[in-house]
Amino acid sequence: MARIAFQTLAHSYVPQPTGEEDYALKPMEHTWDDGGAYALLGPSGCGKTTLLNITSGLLRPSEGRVLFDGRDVTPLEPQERNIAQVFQFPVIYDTMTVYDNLAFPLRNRKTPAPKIRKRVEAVAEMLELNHLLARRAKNLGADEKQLISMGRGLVRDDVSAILFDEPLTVIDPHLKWVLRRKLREIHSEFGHTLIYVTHDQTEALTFADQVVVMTEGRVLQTGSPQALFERPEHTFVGYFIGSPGMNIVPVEASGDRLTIGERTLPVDAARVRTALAKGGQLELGIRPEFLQLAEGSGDSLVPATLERIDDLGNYSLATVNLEGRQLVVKAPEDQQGTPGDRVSLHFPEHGTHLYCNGALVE
Ligand SMILES: Nc1ncnc2c1ncn2[C@@H]1O[C@H](COP(=O)(O)OP(=O)(O)OP(=O)(O)O)[C@@H](O)[C@H]1O
Repeated sequence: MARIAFQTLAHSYVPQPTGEEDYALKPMEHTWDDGGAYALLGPSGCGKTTLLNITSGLLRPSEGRVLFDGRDVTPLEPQERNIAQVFQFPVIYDTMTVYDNLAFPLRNRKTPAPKIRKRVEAVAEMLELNHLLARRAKNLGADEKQLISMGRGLVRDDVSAILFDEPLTVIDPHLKWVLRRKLREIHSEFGHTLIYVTHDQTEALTFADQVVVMTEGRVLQTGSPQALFERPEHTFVGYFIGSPGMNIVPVEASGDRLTIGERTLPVDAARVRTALAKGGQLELGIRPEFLQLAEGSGDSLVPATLERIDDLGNYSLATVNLEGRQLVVKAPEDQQGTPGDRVSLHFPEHGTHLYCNGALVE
């Protein structure tokens, strides 16, 4: 296995790029640590597959270098990099048995037969394919074929990393849960570096130790699911992760106070000064889970107007209007209130963030 690092990496599919918009990947430094379970998360077209294919060697970056444990592998093909890749759709041999499909990557590398049997059986057991080992792949369903594809990726224990490009797209929703859990088990048992591309946040957050959030060819944040939830380093991360996403509202600064219209918000003066020194658009970010509807009034509370309450079964979402800006509060299921009620908002320090031009102000 290996630590995979990108140095001043960038990629343009255009032969003579003239501006930033010509780059599928904007210049970046990034590292996949040895043995990590990563999810690469972002909306369609943000550059996930491009970054994955540069990691595997299917694509050569137009700029920068790819290092495996410090060794420059930029010009090397996937086979020379020792990488396994599992794609969105099954890549298997229909005429072979399931056993032979799983054994194929090992036979290719002249692995001794007893070891092949041991590995194939271990992977088949993990993926619950043992009862199918003697069957030909041809007549199996799409789920089973994709399981075989995943098994082929997992069967070698000497790969630098295993890359999954939206591997569960064709899989039935219930089985998706099962497989994600299995992949986690496989990760803790075999210790491979796993990089899992998805545009589905649930998939990313339930699979990975570290989630890499991308948009428009940039990595905005790499962090644990908890870090992305509690401390988004960019408004995009706050908005993209969570359901509903983070409340992000434009704010103004008056001296070292932060205001929305007539209202002063409880954000410490030092952060406001830091943001003002940077200059640019200021926004307040707070997740619906952290913002609270409070009783009464007080210096730390901000008055607002209730717009509506949506009962979502085991919790409700209250939409409030604060000086013309809408914010959503996650409230108990039995939250009472009528549209037009005056309410008080509490912004706990933990969970209330200030952003300047989209970036978190520390
Ligand atoms: N072979 C190619 N030639 C030209 N442009 C490409 C090529 N492959 C991807 N692109 C462009 O590069 C950008 C990033 O694409 P990429 O496939 O890496 O994104 P993605 O995040 O994986 O998207 P998706 O989730 O839809 O697969 C997009 O604008 C895409 O149109």
